[in-house]
Amino acid sequence: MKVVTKITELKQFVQQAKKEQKSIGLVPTMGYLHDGHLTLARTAKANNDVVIMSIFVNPTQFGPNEDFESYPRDLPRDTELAQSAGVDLIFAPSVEEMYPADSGIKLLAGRQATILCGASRPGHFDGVVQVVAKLFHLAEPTRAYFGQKDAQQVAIIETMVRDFNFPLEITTIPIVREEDGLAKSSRNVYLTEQERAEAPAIYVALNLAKAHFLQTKNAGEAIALAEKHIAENTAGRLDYLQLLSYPDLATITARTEKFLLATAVYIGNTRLIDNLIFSLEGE
Ligand SMILES: Nc1ncnc2c1ncn2[C@@H]1O[C@H](COP(=O)(O)OP(=O)(O)OP(=O)(O)O)[C@@H](O)[C@H]1O
Ligand SMILES: CC(C)(CO)[C@@H](O)C(=O)[O-]
Ligand code: BAL
Repeated sequence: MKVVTKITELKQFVQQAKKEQKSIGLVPTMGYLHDGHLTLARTAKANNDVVIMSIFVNPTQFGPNEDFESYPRDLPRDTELAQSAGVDLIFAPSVEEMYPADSGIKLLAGRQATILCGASRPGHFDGVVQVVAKLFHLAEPTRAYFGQKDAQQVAIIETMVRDFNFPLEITTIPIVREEDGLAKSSRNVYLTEQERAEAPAIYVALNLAKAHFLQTKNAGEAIALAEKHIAENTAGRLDYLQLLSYPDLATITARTEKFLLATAVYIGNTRLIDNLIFSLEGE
């Protein structure tokens, strides 16, 4: 496995793979790898000849008071883990390599970015589509891999791929969880012991709301139930908890077939996200 930091080196690898008519799987990450990322890499490896993983904490998707500086980073550890998951090339550029000049030109993520995480983190998804579009141009993947944990991100990237005709396929994987249900996240390392013990209440709350909604079709009651569970079982502060249609992220109607029940909760200073995607049959 190779680790490169320069765009020219990435492009060399891509050109060689294209010459050999190899399919390319791309796994974009911000590093500090856990089993969610490694499952993405293994899935990519099973379906492509070569796998490129990007590791880049992208400054343009962080707000001024967010955790860009303190976001956990450990490239040597990531290198070992990525290799064990079958990654062929890590692309780990510096900020200057990715953004040599601030031209001010940006992509706008659009309507799907105005709600949920987009409402709490203004500009976040503009930064995400900016860096993902660049990665798509540079790595020219046959398939790109994203986790359902960032369900809104997936919906927005799928829209970008459709609207801007990127010649690639988006593949998603289900949320990988700890044994107690907490969604794996690089940010879980921020949690104190007490906060870590409370955090699984988020997943329990989502499941309570899902079960109540499927039984009663009463979204208001279902959400109130989940909010109560989080309030009673954590010292956390709810950012949002909403039931929307998926993937269009619109208000649910009697015709909605697929639902996204999504939440963001501050457990202490750590903002954790989680969600369930399901149909009326419950899958
Ligand atoms: N628990 C998980 N299960 C499945 N996919 C995941 C999981 N956690 C992250 N991913 C996916 O991995 C990719 C890279 O995510 P990222 O590097 O931001 O990791 P992260 O752990 O989600 O970090 P954070 O939660 O701190 O934002 C994204 O497509 C994301 O959806
Ligand atoms: C897709 C991504 C790597 C873009 O920086 C990031 O938003 C993430 O890790 O989900
Ligand atoms: N996985 C989302 C990246 C972020 O929180 O900025």
